[in-house]
Amino acid sequence: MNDITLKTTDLVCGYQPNCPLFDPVSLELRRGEITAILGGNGQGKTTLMKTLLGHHQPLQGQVAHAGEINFVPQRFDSAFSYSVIDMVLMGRANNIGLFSSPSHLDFQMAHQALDMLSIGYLAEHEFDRLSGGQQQLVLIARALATKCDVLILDEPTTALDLAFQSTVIELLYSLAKERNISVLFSTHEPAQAQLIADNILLIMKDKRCLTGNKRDILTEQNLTELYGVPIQKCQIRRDNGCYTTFLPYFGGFLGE
Ligand SMILES: Nc1ncnc2c1ncn2[C@@H]1O[C@H](COP(=O)(O)OP(=O)(O)OP(=O)(O)O)[C@@H](O)[C@H]1O
Repeated sequence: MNDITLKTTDLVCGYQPNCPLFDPVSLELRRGEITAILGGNGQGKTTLMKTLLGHHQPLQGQVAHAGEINFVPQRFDSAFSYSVIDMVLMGRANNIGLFSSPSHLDFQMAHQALDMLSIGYLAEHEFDRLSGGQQQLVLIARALATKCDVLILDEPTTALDLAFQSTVIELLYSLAKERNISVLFSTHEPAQAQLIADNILLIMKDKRCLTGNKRDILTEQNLTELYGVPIQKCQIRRDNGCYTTFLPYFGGFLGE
């Protein structure tokens, strides 16, 4: 069975023909799998996502996809003011139809999505007046309320407190494993990638793209090189098991 939902072949992205942001990258997203993109600020993660979505032309190479792609941006700026429930219903626009009003089922799915993120109480609030973290959760709820084959999220947890980071990471995992969709997300937190990703793309400072499974790519050596900060792999013991995570060391300036 061909379970590939999105594939890039020698894809190069950028804004000027002779200034590629990174070396050619070939990726395959499969149903039920999670891919995490890590790279320093300005290395081209968002540009890559925009190129996958067809919002930006590649400098070189191809993107092919089978099925619907849904995107959760870092931020959403609108000229108009919408209620939170309308924002989530907008995600269901394809299901609703051009001249129809949202059905009872549309409202039900939109409210369910808000409840999954524990923000049902914000339904009638104005989106513009929410905090950055609340807005980020609404954008994720909008994606949850919409059917898709590939879900792409640009740093979905940047504005979130630790409890909501945990909720969102768990949700991404269940979306991939239970709804069998491909999830691609960018993050500056190697621990998140370690916890839920199957595959990794690292965009290195010298523009090399390292791709492959988590075990091979998410290593102390690669991450330390990527961030220029010592990163240590650690085991955390919990009652029901032992978890692997990565911790950065910021204390170099204090001396040993
Ligand atoms: N519309 C644009 N026109 C020209 N250059 C752009 C444009 N948008 C982004 N860039 C540049 O492209 C580079 C990559 O930006 P991008 O937003 O893709 O990086 P990123 O890896 O997502 O960064 P961050 O982690 O900081 O969000 C940056 O140097 C940025 O200044």
